[in-house]
Amino acid sequence: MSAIDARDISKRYGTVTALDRVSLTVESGEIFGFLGPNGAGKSTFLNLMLGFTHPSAGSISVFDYDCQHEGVMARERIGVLPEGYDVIDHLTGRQHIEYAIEAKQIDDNADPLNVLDRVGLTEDAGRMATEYSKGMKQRLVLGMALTGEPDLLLLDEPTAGLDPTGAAELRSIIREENERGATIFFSSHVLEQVEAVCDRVGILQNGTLIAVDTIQGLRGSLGGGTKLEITVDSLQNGTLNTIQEIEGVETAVTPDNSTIEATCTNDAKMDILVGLRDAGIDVVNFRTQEASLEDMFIEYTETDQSHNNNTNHDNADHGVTNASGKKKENNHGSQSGEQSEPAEESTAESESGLESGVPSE
Ligand SMILES: Nc1ncnc2c1ncn2[C@@H]1O[C@H](COP(=O)(O)OP(=O)(O)OP(=O)(O)O)[C@@H](O)[C@H]1O
Repeated sequence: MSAIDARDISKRYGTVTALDRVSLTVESGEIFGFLGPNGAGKSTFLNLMLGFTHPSAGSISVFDYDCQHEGVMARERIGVLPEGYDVIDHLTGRQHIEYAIEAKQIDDNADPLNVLDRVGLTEDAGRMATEYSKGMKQRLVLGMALTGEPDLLLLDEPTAGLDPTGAAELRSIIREENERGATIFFSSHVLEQVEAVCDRVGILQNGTLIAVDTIQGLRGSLGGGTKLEITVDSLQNGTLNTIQEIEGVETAVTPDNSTIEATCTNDAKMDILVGLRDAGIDVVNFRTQEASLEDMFIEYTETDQSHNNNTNHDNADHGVTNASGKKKENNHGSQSGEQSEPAEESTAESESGLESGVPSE
């Protein structure tokens, strides 16, 4: 069964299209990273999952429960760490977890200290949460999300405020939760975190899902997935041309008289070295570096921005796996409307979104 199944979901606020026909399937047991620049529509997607806002078109379900019409059932399966959540006045850390236990109607014998221990707050259990540091508050809200062993964890910017130790602990918790069977869906701008734990990632840009794939798959799709730095004895005239003409080489520059820097496909690495040898150039040293998720994120979102600025690039094939992970296609620039949308909604719609507090249980 899919943990999340979004079908052609759109959300409009007045003239703003926050989400434009997004289709995405996240399978049960996946760790999925949801990325996108500011304003891309990530929180809107999470709010739709939580039933805090309603779609303008399309549908979204969590474990087969429609988030709009069966929201209570869907939310019972979800633990959420919202972005920018603040703690409750006059409650200790322990009372926050007790509140979560009660709200989620979990077994009366559940011990809040077990959760507080997992998030490193045992010693501070009796202190007022308003006195906690930012990172401690983030740990506490994570503890509330973990309470009751939810089947789906929605984490919006979970590392906000965490120190490096806290971030490492978060990664361990994500893996532990995943090992017990939970699906993890998290949105973050800290791409090293995403890269470290995610099975697949989706990149949202201007409300459109522009790529969904494994990190390795994204590297392959971009072509320039590998950076190669080669030190040679000395460069000769025409060396750069020789390299640039090799299939799979995306860029090649010579920052000085003995160094070549190239971005290329994995397969082209050896061709470059062979090409240099054939040209009579001695390779003194070389090292390769795979493109980081951050490199790829910038490349995807900048490419997509240029597509959006030049409106006629619909469906250019960059070979990216689609949102269900099943077939190769590309969503770049696919914003021209083939389907009719309902009338735009008013911006006056009342929202109780992720950024405004505890989800109603
Ligand atoms: N309640 C609302 N009323 C009007 N516009 C909204 C509302 N909520 C979101 N938007 C708009 O929808 C778009 C997507 O916003 P959203 O908060 O989903 O982006 P995001 O990807 O979560 O951004 P960030 O990374 O900055 O948190 C933005 O243009 C935003 O201004």
